[in-house]
Amino acid sequence: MKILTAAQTRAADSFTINQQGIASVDLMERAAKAFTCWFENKFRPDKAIFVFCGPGNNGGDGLAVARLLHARGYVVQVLIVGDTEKASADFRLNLKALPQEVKPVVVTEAVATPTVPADAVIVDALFGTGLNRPVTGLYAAIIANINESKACLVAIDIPSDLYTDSQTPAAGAVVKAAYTVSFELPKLAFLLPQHEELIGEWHVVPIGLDAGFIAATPTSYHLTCLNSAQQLLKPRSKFSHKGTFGHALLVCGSYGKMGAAVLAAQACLRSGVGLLTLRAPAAGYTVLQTAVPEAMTLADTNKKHLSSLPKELAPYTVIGVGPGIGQEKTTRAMVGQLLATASQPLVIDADAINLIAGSDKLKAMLPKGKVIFTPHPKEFERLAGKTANNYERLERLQEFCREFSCYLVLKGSHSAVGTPEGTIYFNSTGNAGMATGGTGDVLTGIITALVAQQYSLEAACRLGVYVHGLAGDLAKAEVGEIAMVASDLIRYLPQAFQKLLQV
Ligand SMILES: NC(=O)C1=CN([C@@H]2O[C@H](COP(=O)(O)OP(=O)(O)OC[C@H]3O[C@@H](n4cnc5c(N)ncnc54)[C@H](OP(=O)(O)O)[C@@H]3O)[C@@H](O)[C@H]2O)[C@@H](O)CC1
Ligand SMILES: Nc1ncnc2c1ncn2[C@@H]1O[C@H](COP(=O)(O)OP(=O)(O)O)[C@@H](O)[C@H]1O
Ligand SMILES: [K+]
Repeated sequence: MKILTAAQTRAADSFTINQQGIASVDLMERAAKAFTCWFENKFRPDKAIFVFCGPGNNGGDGLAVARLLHARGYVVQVLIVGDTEKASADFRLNLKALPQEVKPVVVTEAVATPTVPADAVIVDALFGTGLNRPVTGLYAAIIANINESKACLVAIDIPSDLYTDSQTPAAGAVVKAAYTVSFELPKLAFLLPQHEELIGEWHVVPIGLDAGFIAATPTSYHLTCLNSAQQLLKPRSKFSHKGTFGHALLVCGSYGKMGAAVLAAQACLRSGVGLLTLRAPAAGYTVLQTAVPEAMTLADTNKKHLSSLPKELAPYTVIGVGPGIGQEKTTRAMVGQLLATASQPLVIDADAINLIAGSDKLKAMLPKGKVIFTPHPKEFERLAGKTANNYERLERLQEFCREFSCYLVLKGSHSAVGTPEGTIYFNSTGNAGMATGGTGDVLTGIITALVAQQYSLEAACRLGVYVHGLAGDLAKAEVGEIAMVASDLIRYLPQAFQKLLQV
């Protein structure tokens, strides 16, 4: 699914209006109907509804929603903030269309806003994608009042005063919605962690924007949803054999962190790899042979930390490195040896990232077009440098992937996969139960297995994060978020892959 900017969305609206030969107010009506349909499923008509409308088309949506909710038996109060004379044409049409029983109140002073009962619902239709500066004065005061109320807050399209595509200035007063119902496509702002308290739970409802126009609109930002993950997954052919699915080498573990190696290895095996060999310090030999009997283990001569690679690298389709390896000098030397000699794709995680981040020499050795990095935000900062905010971090992600011709999974709530072309694919699965030690090791195992099976590096990253998050979501249904541990994800990988195979 594409993520478009506010300007691109406006263009899609205009194109749709022309192409379908409808009036813009008809598209507004579709938006209002789609919103109302969602709303009716969420809130019963015994709730009092307060709709706050601004002067633009977002306010127009609010007026149309008020009319539709009134027709469905809700008690609706409309509050218009701003000068109705200067309001948009579709706003004015919808103002005229309000039934007599719904008497709108024009609010000219913040103190005049009614006290909204705690069990009521506020619909925020003050500003949408047309916001072009931080709100001040009356609007800021009204937003402060709305935020103070205990009522449930539902934003139309986007919470008012939140910028759609760029950092919202700190001076603004943004509506803190419990729910945001947006039209046709999600917005970039929804995917960033700093907006959690403002956007709440977000939903996207279709309004029939022209699919051809959206397909032809260029964007760097995409969201990987079930449908695209299913298209990425390759079914196994009947005559395949273990050689078809590649031989992965996972270079992992150190004394006291052998669990990371176990998790990565088990996840790799549960993600369809043909053969798996583990390279771990000697102390891990019995642990790994016992915990992961399906994998072969080649022990390092060093007891506690990795110091060398297996003699032959040629048999391996892909090499995953990092989970639990630590940052000893000998291990850094081994990472250098890997970068210098490996000709196959590399999946680089955890301390392998930290070792590379701390050494310009190692960075300069990175092979082009063959590396997937899987950092969490702190590791990303070490690798690519500090950034002032999450928008800047996304730009840095694009720059880094271009500079090093690499793929990078920036892990988080909506993990972002960066490609050498500068495209970013956000993930749509996963939950806060996954914020627990070892889940990243599981992801390394999954992505390594997918590369072994000849998925392109881009597909391995996108499908890998999707299925990892899906396993987390399935695990959540059984164990909840609080008690979830990384091995729960491995238990649910089979169901997650099965779900992707169901059409
Ligand atoms: N047909 C369509 O296109 C469809 C559009 N749809 C809906 O339209 C929404 C976009 O509507 P929009 O473009 O009219 O912008 P909107 O967010 O209502 O605000 C613009 C108004 O606010 C004003 N203003 C801005 N910033 C301000 C500030 N800080 N403080 C004070 N005023 C400020 C600005 O005034 P001005 O800059 O001229 O002073 C202007 O009057 C979109 O989110 C979706 O909900 C759907 O119905 C689907 C079909
Ligand atoms: N709130 C969250 N929602 C969705 N996924 C999450 C959340 N928190 C963490 N994750 C996922 O869990 C994994 C954590 O990885 P990482 O921080 O490397 O853990 P570790 O180093 O302990 O293995 C990542 O894939 C990340 O996307
Ligand atoms: K809004």
